Amino acid sequence: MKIVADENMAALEPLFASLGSITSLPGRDIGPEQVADADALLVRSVTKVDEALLRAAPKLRFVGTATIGTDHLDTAALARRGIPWSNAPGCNAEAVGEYVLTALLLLAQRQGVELSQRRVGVVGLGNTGSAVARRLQALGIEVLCCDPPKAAQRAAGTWHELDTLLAECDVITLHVPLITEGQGATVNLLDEARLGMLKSGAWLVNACRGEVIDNPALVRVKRKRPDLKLVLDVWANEPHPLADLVALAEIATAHIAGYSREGKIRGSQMLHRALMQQKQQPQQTPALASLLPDSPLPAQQIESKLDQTELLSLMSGVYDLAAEDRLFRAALPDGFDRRRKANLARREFSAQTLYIADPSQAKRLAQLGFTVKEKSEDGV
Ligand SMILES: NC(=O)c1ccc[n+]([C@@H]2O[C@H](COP(=O)([O-])OP(=O)(O)OC[C@H]3O[C@@H](n4cnc5c(N)ncnc54)[C@H](O)[C@@H]3O)[C@@H](O)[C@H]2O)c1
Ligand SMILES: O=C(O)[C@H](O)[C@H](O)COP(=O)(O)O
Repeated sequence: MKIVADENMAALEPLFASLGSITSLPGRDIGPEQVADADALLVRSVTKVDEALLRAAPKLRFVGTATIGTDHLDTAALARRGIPWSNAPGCNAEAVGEYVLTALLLLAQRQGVELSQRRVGVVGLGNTGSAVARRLQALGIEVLCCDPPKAAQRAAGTWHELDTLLAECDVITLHVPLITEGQGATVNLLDEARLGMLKSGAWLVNACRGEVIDNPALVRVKRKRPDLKLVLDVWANEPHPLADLVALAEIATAHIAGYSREGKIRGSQMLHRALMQQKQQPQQTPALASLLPDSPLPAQQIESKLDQTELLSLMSGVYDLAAEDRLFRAALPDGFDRRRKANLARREFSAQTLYIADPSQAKRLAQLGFTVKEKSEDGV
């Protein structure tokens, strides 16, 4: 079996080497020529799997994308050719939850405000939006939710219209899939009119897909409204974001909100399971712990309730978002993909063990994702 895979996928060798030969390539270089004799194709969000690519791959029997988003796959073309495909729902939701919380605490610190005083509107309450909402609620922050598909299914929860969130929330964070056509289209969900509805002093976070916001309109609106603060991880026309928009964002990164070592491995594990199922081969997928390097972070002892600055400092010890923001800006205009590659080793908060005696503090930090243990007799 010949497997063509994106070189930035995690754990390719340990998971897939026993199934056949692996040719790993930069995702943006995977084209018709590269898939000509492939039996399985494993991609990330940067490879367009369209009719032309599929036509060039007569032997292809499986396509897997180690991502949540599927907007780079032409699923209708896959169905027409009878090629089973799979994505990796939820694989990187924890990383997105950690990124958004860190970004909001960093912004709060820079603006000299308490995040707990701000009401947050989460748009899209699937895997990533829920991971964000859970963390905010663990900190006692008020969260309003908007998810029309869930509301229509009468899913448990209190659902609001997007326009209500725009009118009432101090922070808006976007977690919807990119849908380009039909009634549920999300492309330009935040167009110029909606951007104009953001509350005075609002913060806007986009960690889903760049095209969900009209990027040129955002430049125009932000120029008129310096009160708005932007956290942008995703951009229209990646890897070439609008330079003016990068300059106007308070925090800017290279589509790495979902990047964590754990998330990348989970994505590869999910594709391994799907491929095994497809081949009706009963091969066990190795556990996450066996594929992860040991945590490089020494355990810490937490004695008292952490304030906002201390919490941000704890989180930044695992992943330094402020530094990433600086490195991203310095890497442009050509270094978008370089910054993505540089983030492949990022660990999730679970890599940080905390010894905590106080039960309520222990519960709160465990809800944020840290590995929490009871304080031992003689400390750490
Ligand atoms: N920046 C990153 O690194 C990163 C990481 C993971 C995912 N993503 C992107 O984020 C998207 C969401 O990820 P997820 O795992 O939460 O997906 P998901 O499928 O679990 O959840 C998406 C949610 O959005 C809801 N939704 C759909 N249309 C909506 C609308 N118009 N308004 C409000 N809600 C709507 C859906 O009902 C669903 O609950 C992915 O499709 C992907 O494009 C980006
Ligand atoms: O859709 C997703 O899962 C995310 O956007 C993911 O983090 C994208 O990362 P990539 O596949 O480009 O490495």
